[in-house]
Amino acid sequence: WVRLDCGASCAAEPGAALPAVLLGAPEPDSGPGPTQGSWERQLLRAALRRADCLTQCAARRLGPGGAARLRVGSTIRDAFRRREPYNYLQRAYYQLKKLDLAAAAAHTFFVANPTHLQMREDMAKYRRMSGVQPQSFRDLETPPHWAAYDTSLELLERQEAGLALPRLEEALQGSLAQMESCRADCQGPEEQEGAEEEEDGAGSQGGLYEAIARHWIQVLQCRQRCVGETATRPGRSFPVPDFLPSQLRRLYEAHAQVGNLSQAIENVLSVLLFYPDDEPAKRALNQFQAQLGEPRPGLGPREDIQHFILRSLGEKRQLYYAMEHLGTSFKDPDPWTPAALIPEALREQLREDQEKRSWDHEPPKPKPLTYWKDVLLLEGVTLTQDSRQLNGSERAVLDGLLTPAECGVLLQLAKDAAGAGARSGYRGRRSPHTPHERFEGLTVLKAAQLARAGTVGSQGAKLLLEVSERVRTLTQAYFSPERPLHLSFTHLVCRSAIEGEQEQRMDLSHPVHADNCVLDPDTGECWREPPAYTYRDYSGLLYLNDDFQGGDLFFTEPNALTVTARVRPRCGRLVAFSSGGENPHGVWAVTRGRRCALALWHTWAPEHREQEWIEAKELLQESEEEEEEEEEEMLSKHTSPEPPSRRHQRVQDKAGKAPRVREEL
Ligand SMILES: O=C(O)CCC(=O)C(=O)O
Ligand SMILES: [Fe+2]
Repeated sequence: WVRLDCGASCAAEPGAALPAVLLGAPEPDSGPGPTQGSWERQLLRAALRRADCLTQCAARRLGPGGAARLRVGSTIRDAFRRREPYNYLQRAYYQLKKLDLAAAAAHTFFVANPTHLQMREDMAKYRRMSGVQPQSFRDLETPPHWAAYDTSLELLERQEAGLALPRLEEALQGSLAQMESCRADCQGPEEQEGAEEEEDGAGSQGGLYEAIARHWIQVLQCRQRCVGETATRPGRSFPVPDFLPSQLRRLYEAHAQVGNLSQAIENVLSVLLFYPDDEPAKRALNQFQAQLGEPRPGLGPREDIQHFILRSLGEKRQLYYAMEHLGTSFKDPDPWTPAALIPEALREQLREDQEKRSWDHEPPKPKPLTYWKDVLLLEGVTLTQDSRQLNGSERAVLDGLLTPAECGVLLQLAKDAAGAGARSGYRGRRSPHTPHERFEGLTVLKAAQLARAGTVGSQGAKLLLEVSERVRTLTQAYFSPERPLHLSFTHLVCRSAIEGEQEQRMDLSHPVHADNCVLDPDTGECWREPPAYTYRDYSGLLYLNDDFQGGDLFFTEPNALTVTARVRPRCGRLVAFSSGGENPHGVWAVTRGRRCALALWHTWAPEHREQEWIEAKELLQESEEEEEEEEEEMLSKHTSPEPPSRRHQRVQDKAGKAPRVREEL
């Protein structure tokens, strides 16, 4: 508040006013402008006076050190912009059992973060709770003038123009006041945490002027951005840039309906200040003037709107000027800025940028897929979605990697292994990711050992090895045809919903993460360092079934919030992607049944090749040879095969030590 107050009072000081030439500056070539030196000096004087005023005001109100002590960094500003405090507020209210407020806080957060996964689930949960009414879901950030606008629209719908008018006026005044506070609040660039000190350009006079001009431009950029945000209503499809004109249109219509013709004319003329060629407004103006009879010379556009437009255009003129001469950037939030205001040189550049931007959106050219196509034909596999369809880079969904019978064999393997685990006092444990699911993981070596012990069928264990090699071949052919990929870890994973614990569930089966780096959703950075498995280069998930509820895989933006693609598991479907920060992903809660998948990670580093895969292969080969030998013996001697107990003994000897359990997830 101090900041706003000081901003407002210092802006009102006569000495702090902008050089008039900059505010209502005439068109560039409509006469001999003042010399450059004079307005530069004026700008310098105004900027210094204003800075001094602000420092003194803050020191008066906040004590020595003033505003510097209460500086808010851009991280905090951004968090507030994203309405993050409401997420915490929601949890606090929930714990205090204030459900109505909890739902309101949740809703307030959600309208600004409509793709936030956690909140989506929380909202569903609130909706099911008794004690939460539909009215509970209100936006606590809605300023009163927006509420006034909403009420006025309802009144207009009911043909109550007379009652709507004061509300409309309140809404318009509120909007203008909010924009005014943007001016007071923006006193310079937003503080960047850890930002470099500005370059020392103050050595020469030109450098000083330029530094001040740049600072001033940052103030203006901040204002325009703030005004744009002011007009934005999260969660509403309100025509944002037309925010003021829309309200003025309602105003002239309502005034006309109740017969206030002169006010109708003032408002329609105000619309025409934004859009001089607006046909409906021009027609309305003609009609009102005809109804009024004799012309009223004093009638013009509203003063508050004139003032707003004049100032806004003045600021934009400076922003465009700086864009042309200082190379600063400016993204105009308004569609009504007259083209004549944009410098000739920039118009061309902006048009080019526009074109370039649409070019950027064109899908990237697909890589040559000749080798890949051979593999496709070879395996009978189809490419269901490529990176572009999955809204990312290096992502693919392939189908047809397994037949239904093969899925059946692998599912049986998972089941037998889990059953064996339970019998040997090795209970299916709770998932490391959620208390609402059980999680069973089987490595290739463990599968081979269990097969040798006769606990699971050897067919399943062999298929596991064969299929992992199939996935490796495909992944290499698709993503890395020039450079060999090795399997670094293979894991058959089932996640099962724990019955009776699904109702209040708010979490995910697997939180959003990247596979080879530690993701920081706040900055979108991904740190490729331990404890991440940094040597993983490509990830694969080969799904075995779809008879469960929930459990879709999804990709997000690096913020871990915005879902960019979603994949439903099914038998024989492989999702493959590069393991880095470009592919954050997670798994929706499994709320019923059991979801099994073969998770595989590939590496370019031969030293991280999966040793256990080779051991498992050897183990299975040995059992195969033994079986053959036994068969031969049996056939030649016509004796009965040795009792199973001896075979088990041998397995134990061969394996040497207790099976290792790998904890990679
Ligand atoms: O099972 C899935 O679909 C994904 C699992 C996963 O992302 C992982 O284990 O790293
Ligand atoms: Fe993963």
